[in-house]
Amino acid sequence: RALTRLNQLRTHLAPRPSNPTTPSSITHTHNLSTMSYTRELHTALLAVQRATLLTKSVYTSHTKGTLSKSDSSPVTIGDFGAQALIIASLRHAFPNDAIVGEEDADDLRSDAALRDLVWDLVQKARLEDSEAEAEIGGPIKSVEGMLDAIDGGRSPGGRQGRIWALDPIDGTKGFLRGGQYAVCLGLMVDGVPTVGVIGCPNLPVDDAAPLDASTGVDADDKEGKGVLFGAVKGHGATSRPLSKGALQKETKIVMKEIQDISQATFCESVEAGHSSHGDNAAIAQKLGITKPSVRMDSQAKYGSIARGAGDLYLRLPVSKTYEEKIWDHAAGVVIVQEAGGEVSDAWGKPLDFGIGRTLKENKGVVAAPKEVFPTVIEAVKEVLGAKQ
Ligand SMILES: Nc1ncnc2c1ncn2[C@@H]1O[C@H](COP(=O)(O)O)[C@@H](O)[C@H]1OP(=O)(O)O
Ligand SMILES: [Mg+2]
Ligand SMILES: [Mg+2]
Ligand SMILES: [Mg+2]
Repeated sequence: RALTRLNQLRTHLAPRPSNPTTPSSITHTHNLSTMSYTRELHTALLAVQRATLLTKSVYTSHTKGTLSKSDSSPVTIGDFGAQALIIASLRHAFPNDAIVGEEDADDLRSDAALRDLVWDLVQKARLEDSEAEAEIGGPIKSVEGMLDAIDGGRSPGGRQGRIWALDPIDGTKGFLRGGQYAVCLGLMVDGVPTVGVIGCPNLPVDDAAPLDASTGVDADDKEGKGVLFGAVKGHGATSRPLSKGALQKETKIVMKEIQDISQATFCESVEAGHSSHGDNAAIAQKLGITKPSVRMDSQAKYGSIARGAGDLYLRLPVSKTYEEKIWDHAAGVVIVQEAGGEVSDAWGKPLDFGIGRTLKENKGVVAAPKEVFPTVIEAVKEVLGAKQ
């Protein structure tokens, strides 16, 4: 076992690809062994931080401008505004990168009143630190520029090159309910999630704070809430307080060591339509877990287990046809992996981010600390197998 652990650590620490003469490093221009993605991380952190200012302003305003999308899920002026700001930031810093964003500007182009609401938000959301604001390109200059930025997220995705996956508000239902939500941005390089940033305005700053499903809105910024997670593949994961200006000082985060799996805490969606509460409970029971699950919206679940506030994230599929979206997982996967975790689909299959806008070759998602991951997947397979 000790040897296996050592090998796991070696694989984890080794620069990838480990052999510089492998064909992959010759054909691929982006090589992890020669790039540390410092600028990508910095830009993503600032871009997400600025976008959270916008989402918080929607929170406290009376109008959410909520629309129902074709799949009947909600979208608000906050989703559109955050997508505009983040894509503008990325285009400023990395004009050649592709972007897969959840939203598009169709609804805003056909609804002037809604467009004006979003434009108002976008103009007001500025980082208080002028240097930081300039690093992400400063304000968007025109309404047309804003619409164009939102439509900059139409990349079909794929396995080659640099592609950002953006969820401007993840957990929109949670956002509207006053629960958890997250602004999520991940960079995939040749289909591999490599940089991940998640802003969670309603999570406590304190990494050691107990997981509390009741959450609540920190509208006046007085409750010590708002955390910004970040990670680069091969370089660890961090958290820091969300701020209104320059980046705050970060702390390293790691998953909690589990001595006894029956004592683990697992996180799952609030929405029963997004993940099967019944299957998740059956898996927990197989693992001997008696603590109730912590139900939480959005990729705040990934951030929470990465900093050891929870242990497992179970997302068992509800529908046979639903395809998980890459923007719902790319950032969270890097953060959990870099904090010492492993993520796969419910059958233990690696998530394939290189086949388009969805994870169509995967079903469900399971995340756990490396040491207990095989045990968890065994339990998941037993529960799924019994249903076949
Ligand atoms: N049937 C479904 N199964 C799994 N996830 C879903 C389903 N429908 C929507 N989602 C997505 O789940 C994510 C939220 O997960 P959670 O409930 O864990 O916070 C949202 O991005 C939401 O997409 P959407 O953005 O379209 O609402
Ligand atoms: Mg989402
Ligand atoms: Mg979203
Ligand atoms: Mg949505």
